[in-house]
Amino acid sequence: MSGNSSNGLSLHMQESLQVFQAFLGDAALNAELQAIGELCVQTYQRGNKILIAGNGGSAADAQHFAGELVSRFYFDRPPLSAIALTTDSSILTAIGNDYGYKEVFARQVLANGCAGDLFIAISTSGNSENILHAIEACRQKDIKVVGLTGQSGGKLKALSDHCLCVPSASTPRIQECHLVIEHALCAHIEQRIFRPEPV
Ligand SMILES: O=C(CO)[C@@H](O)[C@H](O)[C@H](O)[C@H](O)COP(=O)(O)O
Ligand SMILES: [Zn+2]
Repeated sequence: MSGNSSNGLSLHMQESLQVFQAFLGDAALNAELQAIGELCVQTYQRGNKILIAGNGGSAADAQHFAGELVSRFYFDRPPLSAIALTTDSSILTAIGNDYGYKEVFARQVLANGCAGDLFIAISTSGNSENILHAIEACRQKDIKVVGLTGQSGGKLKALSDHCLCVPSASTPRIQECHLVIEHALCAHIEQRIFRPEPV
């Protein structure tokens, strides 16, 4: 087995590590992550829920994130309300077939979103049409929007209330950082709501 750490396979890990280091070195990004963590906590403290959507690998992220909120992350505790808008094939195919793919998330926001909920929009380009349409639906329903995207931010950056632009232009590298952000948010939410520091 080769000990060469610059082969093609480990290059992916080196690139990923560089993205994480660039993120950690950016004070504004870290402050924004903190603000988003608190926004999630406040959403649950008000009795609201979190809606999450993305395409491709980011659809998997949306489901992963919602699963850990509804079920558990580090410890047993009451469930937290979260819906991934990527999971119901009947809903997705009905809306896609009858209204077009760009409406698949927006219509679910209109159907299931309530004022005070939080929408987490995951798009590495920031330009996926169905995500941008979902944000328009959020505005109609008084739902705040958190964007998870890449370094350009695309159109998502300007349309979000809070946005984390991972400092990379590579879709898989951005997604890898998104997953760590999602885990960090799960851990923060769980801790702050169910095991707050004694005063
Ligand atoms: O997972 C990957 C690549 O790592 C792909 O499936 C990727 O998610 C898809 O190409 C998406 O359609 C990209 O959409 P977006 O992130 O630009 O909104
Ligand atoms: Zn996980």
